[in-house]
Amino acid sequence: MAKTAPPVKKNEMIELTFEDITHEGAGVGKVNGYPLFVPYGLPGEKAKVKVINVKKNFGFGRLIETLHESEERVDPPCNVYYKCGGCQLQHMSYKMQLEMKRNQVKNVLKKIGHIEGIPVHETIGMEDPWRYRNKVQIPVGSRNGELITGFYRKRSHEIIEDMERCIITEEINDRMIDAVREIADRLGISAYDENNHRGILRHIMVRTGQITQETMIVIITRKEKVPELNKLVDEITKTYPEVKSIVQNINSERTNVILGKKTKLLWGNEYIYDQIGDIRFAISAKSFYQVNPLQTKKLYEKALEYANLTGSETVIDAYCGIGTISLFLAQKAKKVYGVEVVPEAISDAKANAKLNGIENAEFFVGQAEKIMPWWKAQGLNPDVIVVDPPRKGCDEIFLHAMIEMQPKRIVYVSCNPSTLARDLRILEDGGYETKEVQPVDMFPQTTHVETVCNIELKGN
Ligand SMILES: C[S@@+](CC[C@H](N)C(=O)[O-])C[C@H]1O[C@@H](n2cnc3c(N)ncnc32)[C@H](O)[C@@H]1O
Repeated sequence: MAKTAPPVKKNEMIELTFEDITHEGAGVGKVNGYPLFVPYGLPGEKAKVKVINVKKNFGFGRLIETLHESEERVDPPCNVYYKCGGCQLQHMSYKMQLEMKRNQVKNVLKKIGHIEGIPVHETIGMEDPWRYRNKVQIPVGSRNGELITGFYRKRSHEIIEDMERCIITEEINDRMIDAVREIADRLGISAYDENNHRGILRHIMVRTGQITQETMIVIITRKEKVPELNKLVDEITKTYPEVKSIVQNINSERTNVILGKKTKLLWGNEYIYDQIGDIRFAISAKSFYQVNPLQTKKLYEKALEYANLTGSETVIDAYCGIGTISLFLAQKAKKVYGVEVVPEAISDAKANAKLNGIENAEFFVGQAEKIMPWWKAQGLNPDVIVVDPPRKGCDEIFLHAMIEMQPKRIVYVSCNPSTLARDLRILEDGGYETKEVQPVDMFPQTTHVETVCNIELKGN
């Protein structure tokens, strides 16, 4: 059979109409059935496109000029949007972002999970989808002898020189990054240079409790001894009363990983506090904590609604992290068992249970796929299991252990619709039925989508 060559050539200029959009937010247009993926193209738009990469069955293009604009196109409010890789959807109305996320969930459930005809609700969005991130970690560099801070340019390690602020992060975090940089610059503290592994200041991290407005500053340095560090701390604390904690983290490795192993308290408290619903959390420099607490509350309330607890249930919270969902569930259940692979997270979970006077939650360190069969052998019979795995989804052994335990209900919280759909197929084949699916927008302006699913044992 004769092979047909792609209908476009590299560097060719074409006119293209976008019919669809990918999960990464690129426009999809076809030339004689051959799909081209073009970042920043929106469905319904016609554009002048330069073909930049031609593969056998699909290609990539660059948007040169929009000839007919979609009504959903908006001016990105961030001045470095097209340089920075952090956000991907600022050129799209928020309404369209929410629709796109819902469609993505629907499509993968159908394509990968062969699940359709069930309610996939409208994505729960934010009233104000800006300034939601409670944490920012910014690289430090130098230009013309001065310290600079900013995110890296897309696919590079070059700091974007004209980045003044990040409008998806809390305003106070922006102000603190500027303050630390200016003071450090005045005191002559040098920036880390990753090419020759010299210099001192690698990153500045700022975390703020959204409810408490307590701020923690983490100064990440190549070595422990830093000249003028005391003066830096002095100036910050005298000028900014919202700062409750200043921590130094030492990272002497040649690595892209931001935080090193050693952390030292320089001033104030080791923890800042924040609150989701009625639960308080103590957050240290290295603790995992959801970056958008407002939306996290909505997500957990939905998970709690799907768990449908009356107070008499035994619940397992698998992949529990610092116990955020477990502590929410514990308020309405008889007993909650949490399992998580990172020992420090489990220490935080136990401390947070204590902080909130919660006595009916117990936490275990280990791989969920190993602890579940052990729990089963011990005679643990949960009424409800809640899972919130990482992007790769649940381990198959874990899914089968869950099926064997026969809980009445499973609540699946997922940050990756593709692995969610794969896992739902296994649960459905094992006698469960997906009843409804709720996408929640935890990360506006980006392509990430979070989903919570209500799953019931068939015939229950
Ligand atoms: C998406 S996070 C959920 C955290 C938590 N539920 C929350 O909302 O903050 C997934 C968690 O799964 C943990 N994890 C990854 N693999 C695991 C495994 N095999 N067994 C148990 N926990 C695991 C990670 O360390 C991480 O804390």
